[in-house]
Amino acid sequence: MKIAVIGTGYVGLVTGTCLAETGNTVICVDINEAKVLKMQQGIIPIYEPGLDVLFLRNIEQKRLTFTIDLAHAIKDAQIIFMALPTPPGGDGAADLSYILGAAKDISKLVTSYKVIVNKSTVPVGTADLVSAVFAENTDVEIDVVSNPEFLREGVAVDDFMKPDRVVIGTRSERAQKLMAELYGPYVRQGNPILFMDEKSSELTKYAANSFLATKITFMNEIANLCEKVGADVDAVRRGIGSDDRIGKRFLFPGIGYGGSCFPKDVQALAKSAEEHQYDFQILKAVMEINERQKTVLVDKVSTYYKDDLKGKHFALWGLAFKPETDDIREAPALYIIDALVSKGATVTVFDPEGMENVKNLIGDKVNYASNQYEALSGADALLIATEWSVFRNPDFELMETSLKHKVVFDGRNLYDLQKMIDLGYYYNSIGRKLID
Ligand SMILES: NC(=O)c1ccc[n+]([C@@H]2O[C@H](COP(=O)([O-])OP(=O)(O)OC[C@H]3O[C@@H](n4cnc5c(N)ncnc54)[C@H](O)[C@@H]3O)[C@@H](O)[C@H]2O)c1
Ligand SMILES: O=c1ccn([C@@H]2O[C@H](COP(=O)(O)OP(=O)(O)O[C@H]3O[C@H](CO)[C@@H](O)[C@H](O)[C@H]3O)[C@@H](O)[C@H]2O)c(=O)[nH]1
Repeated sequence: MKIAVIGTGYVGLVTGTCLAETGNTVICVDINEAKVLKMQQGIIPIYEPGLDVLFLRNIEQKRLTFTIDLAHAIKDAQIIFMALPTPPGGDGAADLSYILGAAKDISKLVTSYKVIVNKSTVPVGTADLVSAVFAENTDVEIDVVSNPEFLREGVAVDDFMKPDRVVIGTRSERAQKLMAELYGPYVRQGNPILFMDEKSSELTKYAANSFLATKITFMNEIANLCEKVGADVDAVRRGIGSDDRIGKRFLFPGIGYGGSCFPKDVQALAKSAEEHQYDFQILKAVMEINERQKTVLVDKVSTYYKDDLKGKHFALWGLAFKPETDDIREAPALYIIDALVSKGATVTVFDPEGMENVKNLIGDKVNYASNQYEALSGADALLIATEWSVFRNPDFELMETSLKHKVVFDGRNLYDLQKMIDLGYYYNSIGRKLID
């Protein structure tokens, strides 16, 4: 099939590349000229494991091309995907200007039937708004479909190629048929394509993200309580996770959820409920608790140093909001840096993929190390904000020679408590026994 993808961010680029991988001809369009130029030269703009191989292969086979020319991109496309930003507006509601703006531009260019597919995360009713934009500007028959994306950064290719489910919101049989054909190769193992109306589809996405954010938040609360009562959150996590009704995944406590999706989507769903005169209390609590959770690691550091961090120097491992991505949007590490620096401390950071983005955002507010051990040099303590695999089993002897003191504040519970006792560390993690 001939496909156009508008927007080449984490979602658009993965969608375009993975659709090309099953034989479709895909033209991706973006307004960022520098980015498009790079992609035309075969340079991938994001770090996403496994994507580079598919990206290069499909460019070489000429199934995947990039342009800034919207008219060229959509001319022959049967299906047009929108994978555009929906950032929070001033009031927390999703800002739909990218979506509605692109819809308007497309509506002025179409000359034959198209399926317009919205992959962005949008409030209920957006498909109707997009349809209205088309109705205003063209007589050409158009079907607007909601097709929320559930991929996780770091495992995005797998999530797209083998999705748990594909959700498609449309009441048009013609669009349904085309979408079923397009997604057929991705659901061969029996994972379902769930057809529903547009509104239910749009709400499914917010409900999924908000539910997962709530699950994490609940575990963060349990972890905090564990510290008060002397229980071990790892044991509790395993104890409840082995109940199928609860499930093992997304029960890891930490320093608050971050990333480009959970914080904005929970906020947008709460706002959307408010606009419909519904007081979604649990979401308000989730947001409040998550804000508080972002401070737990720095609170532990402050308590240890009796509220005096002036002149202290810290190593920070992990900047990306989660492992296997270079994405630093709403990364807890950024909060930690801000808090430490504002209390008069200095920080040296290391992250396998997120350094460039942090440099561009905060410049010389921190020092940048070229590897994880260099970051420890002369540090009073090590803080861990992201659970990259390379931090899981470090060379503790090498660590000892670099750190000024054997002190670790771990926001991701990476190390075995007994091991830290044996090694003689002060080790403070989340919801577990303190090792003094
Ligand atoms: N990042 C994720 O893991 C993820 C997963 C599922 C859903 N989503 C949702 O998907 C949407 C996109 O997210 P993202 O992370 O890919 O965003 P992103 O910010 O990484 O990328 C958006 C891209 O759109 C481009 N763009 C903006 N206006 C444009 C226009 N008029 N024409 C063409 N290109 C334009 C930007 O230059 C950018 O390259 C959001 O609604 C997000 O909530 C994201
Ligand atoms: O047990 C857990 C699992 C996750 N997190 C945190 O939760 C946040 C989000 O993690 P994750 O969901 O793995 O990453 P995203 O790439 O943001 O993916 C989420 O957001 C996407 C954008 O909407 C959706 O498509 C995905 O389905 C949804 O999982 C991160 O800060 C994680 O550190 C925890 O604290 N504990």
